[in-house]
Amino acid sequence: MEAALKGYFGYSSFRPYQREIIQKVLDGRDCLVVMATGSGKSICYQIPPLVTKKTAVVVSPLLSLMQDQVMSLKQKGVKSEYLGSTQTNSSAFNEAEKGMFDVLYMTPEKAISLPSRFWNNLQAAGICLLAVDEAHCISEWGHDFRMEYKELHLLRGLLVGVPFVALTATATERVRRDISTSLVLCNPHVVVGSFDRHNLFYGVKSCNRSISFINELVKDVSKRSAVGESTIVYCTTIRETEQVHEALVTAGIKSGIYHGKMGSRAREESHRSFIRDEVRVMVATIAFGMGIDKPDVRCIIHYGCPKSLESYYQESGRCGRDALSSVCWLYYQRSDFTKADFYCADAKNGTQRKAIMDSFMAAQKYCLLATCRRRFLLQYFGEELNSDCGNCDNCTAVKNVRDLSKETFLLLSCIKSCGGRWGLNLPIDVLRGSRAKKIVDNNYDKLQMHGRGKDYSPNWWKALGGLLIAHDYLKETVRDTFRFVSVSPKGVKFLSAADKIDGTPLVLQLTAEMIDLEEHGSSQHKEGGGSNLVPTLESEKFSEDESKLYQMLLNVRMELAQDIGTAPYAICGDQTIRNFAKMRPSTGARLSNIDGVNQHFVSRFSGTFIQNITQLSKELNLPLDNSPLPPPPTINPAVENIAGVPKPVQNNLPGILGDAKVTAWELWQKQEFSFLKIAYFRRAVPIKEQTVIAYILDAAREGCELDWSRFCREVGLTPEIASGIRLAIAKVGSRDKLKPIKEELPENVTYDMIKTFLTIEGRGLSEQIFSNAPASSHASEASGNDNPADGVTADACDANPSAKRGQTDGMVGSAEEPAMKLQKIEEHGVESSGTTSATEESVLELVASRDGVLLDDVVKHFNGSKRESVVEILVSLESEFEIYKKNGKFMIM
Ligand SMILES: Nc1ncnc2c1ncn2[C@@H]1O[C@H](COP(=O)(O)OP(=O)(O)OP(=O)(O)O)[C@@H](O)[C@H]1O
Repeated sequence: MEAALKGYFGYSSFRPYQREIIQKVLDGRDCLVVMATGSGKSICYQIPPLVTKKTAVVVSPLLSLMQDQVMSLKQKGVKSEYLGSTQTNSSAFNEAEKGMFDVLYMTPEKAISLPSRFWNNLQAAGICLLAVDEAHCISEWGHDFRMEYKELHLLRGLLVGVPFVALTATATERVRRDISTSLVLCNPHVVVGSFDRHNLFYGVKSCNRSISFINELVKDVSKRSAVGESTIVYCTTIRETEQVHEALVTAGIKSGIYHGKMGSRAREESHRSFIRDEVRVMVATIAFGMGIDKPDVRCIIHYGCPKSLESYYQESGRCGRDALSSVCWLYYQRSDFTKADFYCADAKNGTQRKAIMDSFMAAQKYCLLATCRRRFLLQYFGEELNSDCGNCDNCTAVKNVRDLSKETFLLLSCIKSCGGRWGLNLPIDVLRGSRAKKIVDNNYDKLQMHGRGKDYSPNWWKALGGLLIAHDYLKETVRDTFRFVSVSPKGVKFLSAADKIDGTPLVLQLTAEMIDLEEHGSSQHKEGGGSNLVPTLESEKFSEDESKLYQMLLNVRMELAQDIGTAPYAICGDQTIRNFAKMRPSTGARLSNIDGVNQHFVSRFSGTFIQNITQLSKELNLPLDNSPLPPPPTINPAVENIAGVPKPVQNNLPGILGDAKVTAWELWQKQEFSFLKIAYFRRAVPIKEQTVIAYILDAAREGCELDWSRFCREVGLTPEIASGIRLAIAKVGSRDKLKPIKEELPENVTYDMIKTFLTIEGRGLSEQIFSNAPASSHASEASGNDNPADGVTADACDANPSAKRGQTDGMVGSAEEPAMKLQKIEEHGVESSGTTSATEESVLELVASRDGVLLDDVVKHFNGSKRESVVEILVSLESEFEIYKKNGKFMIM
């Protein structure tokens, strides 16, 4: 499991619950997973197929969501596809039923309409699970009910023995029960994680949605987009969406727009440009909702009170899914609270109407709070925080507390005197001295407190009303869509105490709105995002230059993404780029150690990043290989050498050969890299292995020393093939053109072999290298060393080009083996009279046999090898993703 997590996703440890859920799925158990947005639910169904090599089928409600996930998975080397109406790949269906994908997405409509033949075929090929993502869509009590979800249980009959995994980010007890019943989950393993998104800052601003306010919003948003941060502005109506969008565009901010009245193509285009960072701002109605899988949205602004606290939690949760610090602002005005009728219009019955009203009122309460917003949100979902969060506007605001006993007394007694039969408006009008017909008719103008509240505006009183509801001095009840405010038992107690002892203080924190209204100016809403818990560039102590490097590397990622037509986040997350900027790795091995770097990334992008990190760090005068994160096992010169661009042995060589050829030769000869590894070294787009071979042969022709025996072995050039090439050249009568020579030879003789042969001949080494006499063979031409142990026999130079360095294949000490081969094996080999030497294979074998092994133990085990050699082998195995390091121990991939 850990191997798949690091290899495909680049992470070295699981988040809470992930491991446990994956294990249950592997054990064949149904699961119900209720975890917060961005907590990492997807991994729970994406890892099992990689472990079992069977397909995971994922039912997901939206095509756009599936397309994003497939795009991201492909960038990680996970074979994935989706089946749906917009699928243009005609072979997707056939490949899917043959089990050719690790993860196969489909809409619920597709899932229930596929023929049973499809499911039978796929099951024969292998299905490891069926996941139902956004499972709350099953429940009429959920906020995104989808009829087709209700029919998914039909698949149970077709997929006997396949574990079902239902996942959702929001589910009350009732919705959970619905999911379980509807999907006929069998004794499910239920996980309910915390709903706390500690990296999100929550804040609320009250506003008058005038032009000047739009200007303020534009200012806020432009600051974010200028530093490359993505923002979503959610509006409650299409008209407002258009207004805000227009204001942003007029201000020169590239922004997208998304709402239900746009055509599907325009919406898709808008969505696409947002996830690819072509626009940094999306102004949208909530139609732009569940389908957003972009992990690096940094700010969500709700322009208007949302229809429910559940939907607010979901929508605001669309930011900071990569766990980096992000902010959620909610702007409301009082007229938003009159929209209850509008939201209730779709209610089919009284119960539904009540459910809608309850959630809408919870959202209002959230707007009006003067206490910790996170605490309130979590309480709503049944979770208690031990203390205030310190990361919302109310927690970070300069405390504005005051004794409000007099005002409270007035409002409570007025409400009581009016009989608790009204909302807040009428008692407030009484306090402000209104003689409206309703007031006079009811004799409220005769009340003692009539006209005694003129010092404050109606909105101030309403804000106080909201505050007193939040503190339980007032109680708000809803009948149909009408709201009534009455004095609660706690309020009654307060009134009677205030009657007896004049001046009982009631110290409360004023809401931002109350302060605004008193000051008649805009409040200084302090945005946190600076919670101690969540890393920000500042808290991670990024210097100015490191921040610059971070921005530059974001641009590198952006360019790469544009080149290959994907979203930047699909290449790697912002946190990974932060780690690059902070640690500035100079080698593939160091880079592959960084969290978020997966195998696919290393093979495709590490070259580009190392090159840019090296160059940009130099420009910014930042040292490479800073190591606040775990450094590679040991720093030794042998390993360090791999890092820098190797220096050629002869100073004039680069001029003659060019840097690429010198580098290829150095890596092959000095660092013993394979052709393949050189092909990928520091390159976003690898060169061909043939090119690498040609480069090295060019270097040899210019006089660079070469281990010819190893070269022949890796190219596959045996003495027999060499004799064949010699004959072919004689037959053709020329060595100038390769094609006629090739045509004279069997198909398995490659151009690389012919070129190698010609170079060897050209250097006059043919006799030495292709002689069949093992004892006299040697290949290290430049060393001039006659010791056969330094060379290799013609036999050893077998035709297997993939033969690995130091491969022992169990022939140690075989009597028939030539003495020098035995000696070679002992040098790299496994055992000799009580000592054990390290080779790639023997180290791999050791790591595989243990459940994690420490460097010191590996070194101790291989007592026949120097510590540096062991470290070098480990680093090499790590960078090739054969092993990885966790908690200081090496583990097998
Ligand atoms: N073990 C892990 N270590 C580090 N990052 C992780 C880990 N697991 C997941 N992530 C990252 O967390 C982010 C959110 O994960 P994911 O998309 O799975 O969340 P989710 O719970 O499915 O959210 P949603 O409810 O929005 O679909 C992704 O960027 C993912 O790569």
